[in-house]
Amino acid sequence: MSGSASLRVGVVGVGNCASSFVQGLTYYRDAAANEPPPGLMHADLGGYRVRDIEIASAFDVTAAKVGRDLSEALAAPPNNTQIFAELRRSGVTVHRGPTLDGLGHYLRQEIEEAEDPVTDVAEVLRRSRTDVLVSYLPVGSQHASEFYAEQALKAGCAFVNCIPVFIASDPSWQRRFSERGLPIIGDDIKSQVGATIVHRVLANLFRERGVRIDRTYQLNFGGNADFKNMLERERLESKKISKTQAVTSQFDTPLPADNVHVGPSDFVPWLTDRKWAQIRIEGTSFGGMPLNLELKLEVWDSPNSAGIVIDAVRCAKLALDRGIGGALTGPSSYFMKSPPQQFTDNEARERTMRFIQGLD
Ligand SMILES: O=P(O)(O)OC[C@H]1O[C@@H](O)[C@H](O)[C@@H](O)[C@@H]1O
Repeated sequence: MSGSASLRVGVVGVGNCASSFVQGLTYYRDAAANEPPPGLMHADLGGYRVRDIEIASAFDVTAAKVGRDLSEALAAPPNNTQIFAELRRSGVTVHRGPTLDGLGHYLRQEIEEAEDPVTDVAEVLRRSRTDVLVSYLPVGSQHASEFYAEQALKAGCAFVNCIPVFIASDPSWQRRFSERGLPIIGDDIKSQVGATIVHRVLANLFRERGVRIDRTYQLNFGGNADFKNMLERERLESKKISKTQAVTSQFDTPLPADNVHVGPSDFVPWLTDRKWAQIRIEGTSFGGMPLNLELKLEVWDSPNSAGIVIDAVRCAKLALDRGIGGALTGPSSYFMKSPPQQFTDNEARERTMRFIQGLD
């Protein structure tokens, strides 16, 4: 089926990830439908081209961002990702959302909170005709995530949850979205070619080729506000669970907990928005011989996330168009680390392609 004219997106959190996503809308505006340019999985997804996506609303809590045009807010510190496309004046003013538990100790040091009165989020979503609300809240924002999920339900928006708080993977939230006939994709973005998908694909390779995995780690470090925020270990609980399960779900025999270490590891300011991951897998191959794999992945964190969100919002809108509510199993499993149901990434991709074609 072909999509209707436009897809109006709301963003919660005007940080690096929102910046990369918004820049992508300009960068890929003229992407030809038959030949996806580098960096895109789909120029045309179910009838939606990148040029059909527009920003309808934006929410943040920072003095330097609230009340400003989105283009200016995206350039404000502590944002430090690459600028690969012009941030044109958008006509969308950033609204003051409630802070709740959105700001941890380190982010409070980094930013000044806006003194503006908190907006009625559901009302802004309605008035701006936002179709899909994307949550880019900082890791550890449990209450704030629940608040924005509620606002999406109230205003009749689809919800894409990019952070490791369990909403799409939680049966009671699934039921509420399903009862409202609203789609949800989540939880916790699995970036384009990021540490998680590389680790998962390698775990499957070992399994399929008969090499037993004995021990593994995935160490991640970077220099953006996400990594600074994660220095506060208490904010990390759900993140660690999400990242670890994304990998261990691919093992057929569970490993002793001490033999698996997956998590955010340190903050290195000069890396800015780059994220480096060091992955090691130790296994036993034919004849009981040891087989060890060690790799390093270097990415720009936020563009790597945007490469997935640009498809996730289109899948969410397709579900809205088709009257499908509740958690979208296929797209969630391909796009997110903690979906309602885990598959291998091959199967997750096939399910997503079937969903896009309207077969699932
Ligand atoms: O690279 P991975 O393991 O898929 O994780 C990527 C994403 O993980 C999220 O939790 C971060 O907040 C994102 O900034 C990041 O892009």
